[in-house]
Amino acid sequence: MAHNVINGERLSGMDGLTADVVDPATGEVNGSAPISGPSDVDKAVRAAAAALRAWRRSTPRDRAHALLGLAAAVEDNAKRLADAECAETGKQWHVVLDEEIPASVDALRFFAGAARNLEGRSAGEYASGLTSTIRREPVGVCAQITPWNYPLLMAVWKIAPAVAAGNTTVVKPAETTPSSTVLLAELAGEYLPAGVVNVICGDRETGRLLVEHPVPALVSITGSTRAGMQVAASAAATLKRTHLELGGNAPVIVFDDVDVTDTAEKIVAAAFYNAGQDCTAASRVLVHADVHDELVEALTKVASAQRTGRGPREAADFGPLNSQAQLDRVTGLVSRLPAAAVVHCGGHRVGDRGFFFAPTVISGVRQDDEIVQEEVFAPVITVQSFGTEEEAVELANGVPYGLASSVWSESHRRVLRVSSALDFGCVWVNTHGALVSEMPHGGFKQSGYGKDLSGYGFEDYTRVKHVMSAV
Ligand SMILES: NC(=O)c1ccc[n+]([C@@H]2O[C@H](COP(=O)([O-])OP(=O)(O)OC[C@H]3O[C@@H](n4cnc5c(N)ncnc54)[C@H](O)[C@@H]3O)[C@@H](O)[C@H]2O)c1
Ligand SMILES: C[N+](C)(C)CC=O
Repeated sequence: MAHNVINGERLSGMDGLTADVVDPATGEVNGSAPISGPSDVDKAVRAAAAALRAWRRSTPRDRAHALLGLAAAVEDNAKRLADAECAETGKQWHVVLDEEIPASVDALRFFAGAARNLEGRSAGEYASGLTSTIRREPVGVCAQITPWNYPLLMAVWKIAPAVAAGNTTVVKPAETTPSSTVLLAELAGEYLPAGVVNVICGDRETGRLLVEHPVPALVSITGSTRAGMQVAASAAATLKRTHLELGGNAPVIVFDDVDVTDTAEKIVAAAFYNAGQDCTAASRVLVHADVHDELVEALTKVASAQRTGRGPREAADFGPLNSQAQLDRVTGLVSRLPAAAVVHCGGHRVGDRGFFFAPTVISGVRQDDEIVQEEVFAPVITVQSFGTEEEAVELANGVPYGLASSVWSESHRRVLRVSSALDFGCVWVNTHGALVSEMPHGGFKQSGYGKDLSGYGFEDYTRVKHVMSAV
């Protein structure tokens, strides 16, 4: 049973409401979590506000040491965290242990270093007799809302920069995946003062209450564009700062000078990682007409060989979708494909236990089809063809999203032109999906604004104050 963590205490929800938590690999209930109400939200926010008074005055060194301590604790407790994560996401244990936990540890260590490396413009006399200095200050209490696709990693991406900059936080994990975030907050409590990191479990309504609370100064969310729009609208009522990492629908532009087999293997790996439940998934392939059929054949061959299941690395390539709702959503999108679409493999659920979906490749779709315009968030690749570079860019940019993209070509001039024309926060060239703590992650258009990771992400959790003194 997951619980809230408020001011260092493990608490049940005050209203006594709970929701079942389901293992997506079996579809069976394996726990429950509080549905926090207004009193829980208020208590958590007030704990964060009380802790802020001292934490905002802590030195960068103290904050860095606390985050380094937490990073080591995450490493030491990797198996417990992986158990919690896998039970609620259905992920394969080795993926969490070998990839997501090291990435979480690295982000904690990166922001520990960033805490001690804030830079600013030089102080000086910009008016005669008056000295100007710039202070970078914490923003205040942060309300942070996380999704279910990478529950632990996204909690770290939110908590680490906020705390490193001297803010305190109330985190609301997704209703289907609360436990690893609760455990992370408990570990944080060993290194950070009580109230610096609080977690309230709950659903969208809990999230809404948190965003509407008058005290938080900043709201950050990773989730759907729908949720981001609601959060931004609600935050506007009290002019809270917003930081929105929302959906993506990444174009993968493949020119006719690539090694088709090698490219197909890399695209499938980037499309089906985490069962395609990734805002950067390589889901929307745009290929030059001359190599369209060859690439579709290669993608189908590689995709068909992918196995879905909970098993070890040798037995399964990716796990289940996160929930019955997600399975229904994806099944619905595929069932509404236009008559011209060709499903080369997959297109259906796997088995009748859990929420597994087969690796799927679809061609014959058009730009205005629902499956092209929507973020699918499943192991589904669509393929369209183009004739010219300009057409490729137009198709790539012709969706509401603007998070991530990739270009595949041997021509340096061409990738420079195309990467400049793409309306996406990230362009990968001859690769797709790698993220590093030092580089920003965040989108344009309806993928939101604000950056996670990097010095840019860190600055998003600070405010700039000008102090001018007579000399
Ligand atoms: N960008 C991402 O990493 C990401 C993550 C999850 C889902 N998605 C997209 O969203 C689609 C639907 O998934 P979903 O409905 O579970 O995601 P969601 O956006 O509804 O949920 C994400 C988080 O936001 C919270 N939330 C939702 N509405 C809110 C509101 N109005 N105010 C405050 N908090 C709110 C949820 O409780 C959860 O913690 C997916 O199919 C996918 O396309 C994207
Ligand atoms: C940011 N990322 C890619 C880890 C999660 C988005 O789905």
